[in-house]
Amino acid sequence: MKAEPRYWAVVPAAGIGTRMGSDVPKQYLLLNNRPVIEHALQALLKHPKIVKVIVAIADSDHWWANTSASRHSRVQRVLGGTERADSVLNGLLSLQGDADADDWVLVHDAARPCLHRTDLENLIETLRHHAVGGLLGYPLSDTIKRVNDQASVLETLPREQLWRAFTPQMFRYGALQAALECARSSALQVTDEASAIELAGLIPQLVEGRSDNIKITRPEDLELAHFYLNQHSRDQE
Ligand SMILES: Nc1ccn([C@@H]2O[C@H](COP(=O)(O)OP(=O)(O)OP(=O)(O)O)[C@@H](O)[C@H]2O)c(=O)n1
Ligand SMILES: C[C@](O)(CO)[C@H](O)COP(=O)(O)O
Repeated sequence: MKAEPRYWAVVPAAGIGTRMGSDVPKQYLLLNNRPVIEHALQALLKHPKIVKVIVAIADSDHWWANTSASRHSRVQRVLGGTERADSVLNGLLSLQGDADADDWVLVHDAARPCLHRTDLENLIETLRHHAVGGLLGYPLSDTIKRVNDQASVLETLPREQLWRAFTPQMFRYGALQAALECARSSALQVTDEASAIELAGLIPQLVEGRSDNIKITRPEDLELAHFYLNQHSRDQE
């Protein structure tokens, strides 16, 4: 009898937050007196199926050791890489010997603190029997323009088939590691795991989640995340 696939998580947290423009990397900025990364890890660490959470941290990082997550029994630190995809691949390589090829790996940005537990559960339950896996996302509601270097309109894109890609992104351990290694050896820059899976000729599945699963990128995102997290707290009441 084939064993049930297990679930692992990899959290890329080795960025420097250039677009945020703060002295402290954005994953350590405070939301409700807790670092962004602690909020991002919360749903993963609370999910009963997730065996271990691998967090990719920059070599120069001196904030991680002060977080409570760094002392959590199911959290393991690995060295981040030059690009986000390198950090994710380092996380996957650290699971060699533990994870089986058909196990699921969920990759979630440390910069996405508003992941709701219901979205995580829905992603896992929707894709648990899927052949490839997929990711949380949300359909675009704005009209989308492609522009030139001067921001003049080149064309308006049909938005009916355009979605925002979020994280977690959930793929089979063996397929994801192979896809990321192939993208790297082909010198193809991928900004998410699904792109590497697509390059491998596989078709990820989008799972509609909450639109508040935002990525902290620029200063104005912090206030919005603060509002959303307070909304989540009200949901629990
Ligand atoms: N070499 C890198 C670059 C990014 N990340 C992580 O990938 C996530 C999403 O990346 P992004 O929002 O681009 O973060 P930064 O690279 O820090 O932001 P910026 O591009 O503004 O510098 C973040 O949790 C970030 O810490 C990572 O682990 N390793
Ligand atoms: C993975 C991601 O969050 C999906 O939207 C996004 O691609 C990360 O991009 P970034 O430039 O590394 O923030």
